[in-house]
This record gives sequence, structure tokens and C-alpha cells, in this order.
Amino acid sequence: MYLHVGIIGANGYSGIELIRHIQQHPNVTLNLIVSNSTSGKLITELYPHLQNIYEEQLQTLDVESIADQVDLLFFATPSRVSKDWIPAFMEKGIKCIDLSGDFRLKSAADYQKWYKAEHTNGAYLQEAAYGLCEVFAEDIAQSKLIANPGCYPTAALLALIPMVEQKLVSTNSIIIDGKSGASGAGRNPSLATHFGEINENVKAYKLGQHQHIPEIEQVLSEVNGEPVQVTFSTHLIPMTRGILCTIYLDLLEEKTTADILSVYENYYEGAPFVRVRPEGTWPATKEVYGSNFCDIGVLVDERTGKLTVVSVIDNVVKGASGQAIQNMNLLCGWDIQTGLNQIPVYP
Ligand SMILES: NC(=O)C1=CN([C@@H]2O[C@H](COP(=O)(O)OP(=O)(O)OC[C@H]3O[C@@H](n4cnc5c(N)ncnc54)[C@H](OP(=O)(O)O)[C@@H]3O)[C@@H](O)[C@H]2O)C=CC1
Ligand SMILES: CC(=O)N[C@@H](CCC(=O)OP(=O)(O)O)C(=O)O
Repeated sequence: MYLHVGIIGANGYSGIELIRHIQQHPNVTLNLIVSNSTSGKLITELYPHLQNIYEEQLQTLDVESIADQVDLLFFATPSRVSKDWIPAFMEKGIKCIDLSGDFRLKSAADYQKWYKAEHTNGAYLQEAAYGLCEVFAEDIAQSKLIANPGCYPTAALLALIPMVEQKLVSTNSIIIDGKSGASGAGRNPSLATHFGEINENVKAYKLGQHQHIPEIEQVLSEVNGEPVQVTFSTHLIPMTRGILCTIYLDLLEEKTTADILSVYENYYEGAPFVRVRPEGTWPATKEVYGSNFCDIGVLVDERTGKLTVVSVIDNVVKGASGQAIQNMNLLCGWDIQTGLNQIPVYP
């Protein structure tokens, strides 16, 4: 199979990362790039690093003209945009992978509560497969609409699911401490990500209100079979890319670090993008920079009985565009590593 694809929101951070990945994918041609405010411009006017590599003009978002040119669309638009466009493309037989939060939650009421907007296409919420590739591969392979997970949920869920699915930890005391670099907030300038605000600073934000709380709880409840709630705190730190989640859990039975590591190793056997660290070592964001890896380290503190799990991803790769490519690979029956073999950039 060979695909012709397009990117809506191509001039944002995850859009530009999609271009980088699609250019390295042997089975895909990027036929079309779309922007809201910069249509008509060449992508190289906005991103000179693409000179001689990909120099196309940004188009406007028009269903009729786009549908004829592509088999699959990536939506790399802010939340509250794709919900109004994806149904029209799907009716024309175009498969869609949405990087935003618009199709991740199953309940329109939850969407309204956490995203502060009405979901006028609620029926599609049921149709969408949740694109956490290592866990829901079968659903993804059969779906025409994939809701790519949020960046924090990718890091948190890959770290939590082996424990929560196998009921090894208490599900009413889960604490996730997440830290993100500024690219997680997108390319649009804002006071929160202004150099003077972010440099030499670390700050908590959206405590108790983050839109990823219901997404994490929905998936954990599904794999556990009982409702699960989490305490989830987000922090902005002075770096460009990367997310690190430190997760605190109460074990239901006495276990050693070696016991827990073997659970993770078994769960992720055959999952090339999840690397479980040897005992006594914990991952750092730089070790996955520019790559589709999620690295996980664990510690059972025999003194307190607490389990700490640390996970890291590159937010724009495994947390967004890389995982979107992995989802496309699953959807098309290709090897999931196709186009995703980048070694992390170090230092
Ligand atoms: N950055 C990250 O690490 C991650 C991002 N995501 C999600 O991916 C999506 C994109 O994020 P990111 O790349 O960071 O965002 P950016 O702000 O960098 O880019 C957003 C893009 O969407 C376009 N756009 C905005 N409004 C519209 C509209 N009404 N119609 C069509 N296009 C529109 C913008 O075009 P223009 O500039 O021309 O207006 C721009 O190309 C978001 O939903 C985000 O939450 C998910 C995981 C991680
Ligand atoms: C640093 C920073 O601001 N990060 C963003 C991540 C948003 C994102 O990418 O996720 P959605 O697709 O679910 O909106 C935030 O915390 O809201």
C-alpha cells in the first residue's frame, strides 16, 4: 500500500515534526499542507530549515479540494478545531489521525467540562480509536479515525498501565508529577512561554484543571475495569522538548524492584519504542530527544513500600507526531517502526 497524506495545521510545532517524519517515510507522499493564518506562503518562509527538502505552499482548509488529493489527513490543530472538520472528511472516505484532544474522550459531557466547548459531533467520539499504540493496537488497526493521545497521557499511561491493568497498585492514591518543556504549548507566542517567564524558572500550572486528567482516568478505568482517579500536577520547565513524569504508587502486595521490572519487561516485550531501564537507573529527557522512544525506570523503596515510576518522552515525537506516524503504520499494516528509526539526538 502507498498513501497520499495531508497535514492540517502544518506550520505548528507538531505539524512541522510530521513533515520531518513523513519525508523519511518510504510509503507516504505528503501531498498537501494547510495553515489557518499563513496559507499562500511557502513553508520555507516560516521554516527555513526545510530549504531544498520540502518547499511547498500552505493551502487553505477546504473540504472539497483537499478530499480529492489525499487518502489520510493528520490534524495538528489546536483543540476545538478538528471536531468541526473531521466528520466532513470522513464522509468522503478520508481516514483521519487527530493530534488534538477533540476525539479522545468518549463522553461529550466530559469534553464540554474539560475543553469548555460543545462537541457537536459526539457520535464520532464513539467511533474514534484511542491511539496509544502499545496498548490498543488492534482497535487502531481497524479504525478510520484515530485520536492520538496527549503528550502527558502518553508518558503517564505507558508508565501506569502495566501496574493498573494487573491490579498491582492501589487505584485511589495515584500521583503523577509531570514536567514539560515549552514546545508542549505550541508555536504561538504567549506570556506563559515568554523567555523572561520561562528561563531560570519552574512553575506549576493548571493544577486540578488540566484537560489530560479525564483522558488519563478514562484509559486507566478501562484497563482496570473499575473507576480510577488520579492526582495529576503539571509543571513548565526551561527546556524546549521533553516530558518527564514521576509517578508515586502504593503497592498492594510486597514486591521488589526486580519483580516490578520483570512486569514491565514482559508487558513491553515486542514493543520497540518502550525501553525499560535496568535496576538502579532512571531515564532523562535528553535520552529520548528527537526520537519516538518512551523510557521507563522503576524503584520500590523497601523502607516506605512505595513504588516510584519515572517515564520520559519527547513531547513532539512520541507525545504527538511520532506516535501519529506509528498509528498510521498500524492502520496500514506496516511495520510500526517504518519511518521512525531516529536515534535520539545527544547531547
Ligand atoms: N506541541 C506538543 O508537544 C503537542 C501538541 N499536541 C496537540 O497537537 C495540536 C497542535 O499542537 P502544536 O503543533 O503544538 O500547536 P501550534 O500552535 O504550534 O500549531 C497549531 C496549528 O494549527 C493551525 N490552526 C490553528 N487554528 C486553526 C483553524 N481554525 N483552522 C485550521 N488550522 C488552524 C495553526 O495555523 P496558523 O498558525 O496558520 O493559525 C498551526 O498550524 C494541538 O491540539 C496540541 O494540543 C499534542 C501533543 C503534544
Ligand atoms: C507545556 C504545555 O503547555 N503543554 C500543554 C500540552 C497540551 C497538549 O499538547 O495536549 P492537548 O493536545 O491535549 O491539548 C498543556 O499542558 O496544556
